[in-house]
Amino acid sequence: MTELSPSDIAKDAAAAAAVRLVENGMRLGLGTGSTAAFMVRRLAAFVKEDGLQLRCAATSKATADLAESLGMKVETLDDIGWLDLTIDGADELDPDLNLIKGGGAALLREKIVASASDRMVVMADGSKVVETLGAFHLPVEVIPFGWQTTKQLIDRMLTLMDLDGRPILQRKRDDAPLLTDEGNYILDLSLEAIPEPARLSAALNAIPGVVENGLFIGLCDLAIIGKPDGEVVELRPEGAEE
Ligand SMILES: O=C(CO)[C@H](O)[C@H](O)COP(=O)(O)O
Repeated sequence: MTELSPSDIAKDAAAAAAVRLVENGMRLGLGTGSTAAFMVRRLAAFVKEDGLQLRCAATSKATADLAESLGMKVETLDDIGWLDLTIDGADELDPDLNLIKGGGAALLREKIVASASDRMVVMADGSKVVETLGAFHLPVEVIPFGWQTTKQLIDRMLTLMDLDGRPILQRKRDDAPLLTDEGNYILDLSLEAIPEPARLSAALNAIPGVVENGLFIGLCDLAIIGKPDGEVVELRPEGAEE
């Protein structure tokens, strides 16, 4: 077996702690990304060894494929209807547990699944914890029709809000636009700092052509932060009860 890097040890420790929150019979949302992949692998082992009965919806085709390859059954969100818990990764999280997500271009399904869950738990390594969101690029999912006009509208809105961060289209290695699971494009905003994430999120989503953005405001109930020594710490939104 290959040895895990310190960052992977941290991710796997967070994943292991998150999986301990899963109970028999739960309806579960499975996140996307490398940390979520650690969680899916641990969950699959749990299902296989302990006969845990779960109903799972995935936030991306990649996660559904991984879970199914490990013998887990994945259903659509509509088949399940509502979820008890979603466990996902994040690109950044602030002290209120507002998040930037979508580094893996799965933000739309991730936000739908998190919004359809009683609880959202985020797993991350310590490098993702920030005072103010924005150092990580903010992905915005837009429909392909008129995307350049949508880009201009976003640009104008950012200027009105006194924010820098010109939108850049995410492309694949062959230079073609990257397509999300829904067949949309992603525009990345390099903002450096987002002083009012809820205001920016609402302004972005009010632009025709924008489907959703990667700011997750007030959705995350608990963050489990893994450390390179395998320990974890739990963070809750400021003022929240345990
Ligand atoms: O939002 C996501 C995918 O759209 C991921 O959860 C986020 O990018 C974190 O990924 P990783 O665990 O690989 O660092």
